[in-house]
Amino acid sequence: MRMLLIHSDYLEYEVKDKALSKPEEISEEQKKGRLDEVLAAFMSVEKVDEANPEEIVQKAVEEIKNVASQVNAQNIFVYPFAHLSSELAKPEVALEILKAIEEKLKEEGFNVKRAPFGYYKAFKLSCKGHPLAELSRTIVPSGEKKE
Ligand SMILES: C[C@@H](O)[C@H](N)C(=O)N[C@H]1[C@@H](O)[C@H](n2cnc3c(N)ncnc32)O[C@@H]1CO
Repeated sequence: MRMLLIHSDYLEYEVKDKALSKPEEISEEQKKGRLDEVLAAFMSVEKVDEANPEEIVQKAVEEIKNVASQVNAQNIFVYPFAHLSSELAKPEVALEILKAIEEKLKEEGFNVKRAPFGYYKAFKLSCKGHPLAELSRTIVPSGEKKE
């Protein structure tokens, strides 16, 4: 998994069009979303992650928790983003992993939103610009090598 973490004043998105033939079913309310004072986590789930999805979920949650505590962020935006890798996991696996990350972060007490999966989306982001505001992480199952 490739993750881009941006500590932001806000992130807002608007669904524009289907980017997959079968995108995630969403309600009218989910077509737009916004969080203020947010740690935005843009994530590309990778083929290598299919070897151990549970471990990837655990490692991703740990990484996000660590950064959230360093930047003192309570709001997290889980954002599916297929542009951080050229070795993408199958959509059905990616969606399950991202849903699990969302659930575990909620269990940890964070206020979490997840942007809809399988769509083209317009978004606005206001990066805070402090030294820890822009971070990237690469996560792979144990025993797999990081490319
Ligand atoms: C397109 C751009 O505006 C938007 N931001 C977008 O990326 N849309 C992606 C993700 O929501 C999702 N998606 C599919 N496979 C994956 C994957 N392996 N990991 C993450 N997301 C995925 O499916 C869409 C098309 O790839």
